[in-house]
Amino acid sequence: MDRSELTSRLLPEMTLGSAQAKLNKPLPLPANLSPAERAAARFRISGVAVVTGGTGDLGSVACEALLEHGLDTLLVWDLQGPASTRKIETLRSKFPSARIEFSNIDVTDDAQVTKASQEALEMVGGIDVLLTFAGVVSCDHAKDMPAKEWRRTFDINTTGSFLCAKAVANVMVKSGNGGSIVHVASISAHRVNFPQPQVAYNASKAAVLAMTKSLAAEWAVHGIRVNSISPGYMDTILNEGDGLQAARTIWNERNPNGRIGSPEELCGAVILLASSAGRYINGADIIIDGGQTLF
Ligand SMILES: NC(=O)c1ccc[n+]([C@@H]2O[C@H](COP(=O)([O-])OP(=O)(O)OC[C@H]3O[C@@H](n4cnc5c(N)ncnc54)[C@H](O)[C@@H]3O)[C@@H](O)[C@H]2O)c1
Ligand SMILES: OC[C@@H](O)C(O)[C@H](O)CO
Repeated sequence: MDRSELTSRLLPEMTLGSAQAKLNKPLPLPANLSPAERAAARFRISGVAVVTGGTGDLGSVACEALLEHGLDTLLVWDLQGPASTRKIETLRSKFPSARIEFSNIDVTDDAQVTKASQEALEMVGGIDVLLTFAGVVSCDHAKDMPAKEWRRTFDINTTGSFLCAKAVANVMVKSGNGGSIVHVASISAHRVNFPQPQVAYNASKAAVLAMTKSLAAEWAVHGIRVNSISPGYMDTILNEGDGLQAARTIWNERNPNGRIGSPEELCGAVILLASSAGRYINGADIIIDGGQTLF
C-alpha cells in the first residue's frame, strides 16, 4: 500500500486539500482601518458562541468578555438553577443588543448536545466559538475513591468536553466557516495539586489536554482550531468546598505573585484563542496561574 492510499484509508478527513482550511485564508482586516481600529479588529469576536458551564464563576466572566469583544449571539449551556437565571439576566441587561440564550443542558448527554448544536445551526446559522467551562472538582483520597465519583469526574470534565466539541465541530464543518474551540484544562493537568488530593480531577484534566491536541490535529483541515487554557487557582466557589478554603493559604504562599487569581484574569487568553488574533495557534495550552507551576 503506498502512502496516499494509506492516508486516505486511515485518515480520509485529514488528507490535505479535502476541505478548504479557513486558517489558510488571509486575515480578514479591511485595508482602510486606522492602526487603533486594526488592533481592535484582531481581537474582535463576532458571530455565535456556545459556552458550557457559562453561568459558573469562570464561565460567566468568559461570556462577558466575548460580549465585550463584539459577540452577536451567546448560547449558554449549563444546568438550570437560580444562579443561572440570575447570571443570564445580568448579562442581558449589560448587553441589550446581543442575543443571549440559555439552555438547560447536561454536557454528558450526547443526544442533548447534538440536538442543541443542530438547533444552533437552524436558529442562528452556525457556531463560531465553543468554550467548555462545565466541570466539577473531586477531592477524594485515591484509596477511598468510589468508582462512581471517578466516573462522574471524567464524565463531566473529559467526556462532556469531548461530546460538546464533537457536536459543535460537526456544525462548524456543515456551515463551512471553521471556528475556534477552547477547552478548559487546569494546572492540575500539568502537575499534582498540593495539599488537596485530586487524583480523578487531575487525570480528567490531563485527558482534556491530550484530547485538545488530538482534535486540533484532526480538525485543522476544516478550519477549526482547538486549544486549551490551564487556569491556576482562581477565587471561585469551586475552591471553597471540600476543605479547599483552608488550602488557599498554602496556594498563596506557593505562588510567586503571592496570591491566587481572579476570574477576570482568564479573559485575555480566552479572547486571544477565540479571535483571529490567535488564528495560527492550534493545539496549544495557555497556563494562566501567576507562576504557580514554576515551583
Ligand atoms: N476555579 C478554579 O480555580 C479553576 C482552575 C482551573 C480550572 N478550572 C476549571 O474551570 C471550569 C469552571 O470552573 P468554575 O470555577 O467556574 O466552577 P463553577 O462550579 O463555578 O462552574 C462550573 C459550571 O459547570 C456546570 N456544570 C457542572 N456539571 C455540568 C453538566 N453535567 N452539564 C452542564 N454543566 C455542568 C455548573 O452548573 C457550573 O455552572 C471547570 O472545568 C474547572 O475545572 C477552575
Ligand atoms: O488546579 C487548580 C484548579 O484546577 C482547581 O481550582 C483546583 O484543583 C480545585 O481544587
